[in-house]
Amino acid sequence: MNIFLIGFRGTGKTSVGKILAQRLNRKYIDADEYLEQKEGKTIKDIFEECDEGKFREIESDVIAELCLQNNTVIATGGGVVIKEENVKRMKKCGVAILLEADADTLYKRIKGDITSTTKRPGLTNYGEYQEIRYLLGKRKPLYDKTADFVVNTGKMSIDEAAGKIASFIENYVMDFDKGQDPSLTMQ
Ligand SMILES: Nc1ncnc2c1ncn2[C@@H]1O[C@H](COP(=O)(O)OP(=O)(O)OP(=O)(O)O)[C@@H](O)[C@H]1O
Ligand SMILES: O=C(O)C1=C[C@@H](O)[C@@H](O)[C@H](O)C1
Ligand SMILES: [Mg+2]
Repeated sequence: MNIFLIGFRGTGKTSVGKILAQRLNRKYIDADEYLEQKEGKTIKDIFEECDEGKFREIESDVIAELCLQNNTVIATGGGVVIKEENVKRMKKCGVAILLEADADTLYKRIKGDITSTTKRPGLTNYGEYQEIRYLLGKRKPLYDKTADFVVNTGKMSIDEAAGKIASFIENYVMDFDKGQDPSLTMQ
């Protein structure tokens, strides 16, 4: 069983994923980094040379490849839930953990992260803050529908978020073995 971290840009999938994998003694893969290595280009370059549609095709191929893994913590790209085929694949081979935070927190984190210039090209014609609000609203139903467990990282350290997920996974595996519904929400 894999552990997929899903959620909007800046919710902490990459940062939390690394710590979570260490805690659970599992392998860690970042889908955005895997995609950049596979293509030999940054995400920004792909968006500039092609378009978002091409990026989403490559992203789906990456998810299909990563679903061949087992017992791995996989930090996905923020838009992974847009395609139903990605969701179906992830749910077949793992659990989906949704990381959330409010738009103001996400804006501050994204602005403060030096990797944003190469990894987070603009996705709309809105300004940066408006884009976050708009896409959060549009994607929320998709994130919610996909999630087996939700952690709001807005007022939580990276370590705390990893700890909450680690506890869930330990309990989830037990519940899963007993055939019970694993869905829970923790703020
Ligand atoms: N809980 C947290 N508290 C404070 N800062 C955080 C927290 N989680 C992440 N950050 C910071 O926010 C920035 C973005 O985090 P990260 O790259 O992990 O997000 P992401 O969800 O992987 O984004 P993307 O979808 O674009 O890959 C980083 O600078 C990181 O250090
Ligand atoms: O939210 C999104 O659509 C994206 C998030 C990043 O993780 C990257 O996958 C890319 O910049 C697209
Ligand atoms: Mg990331």
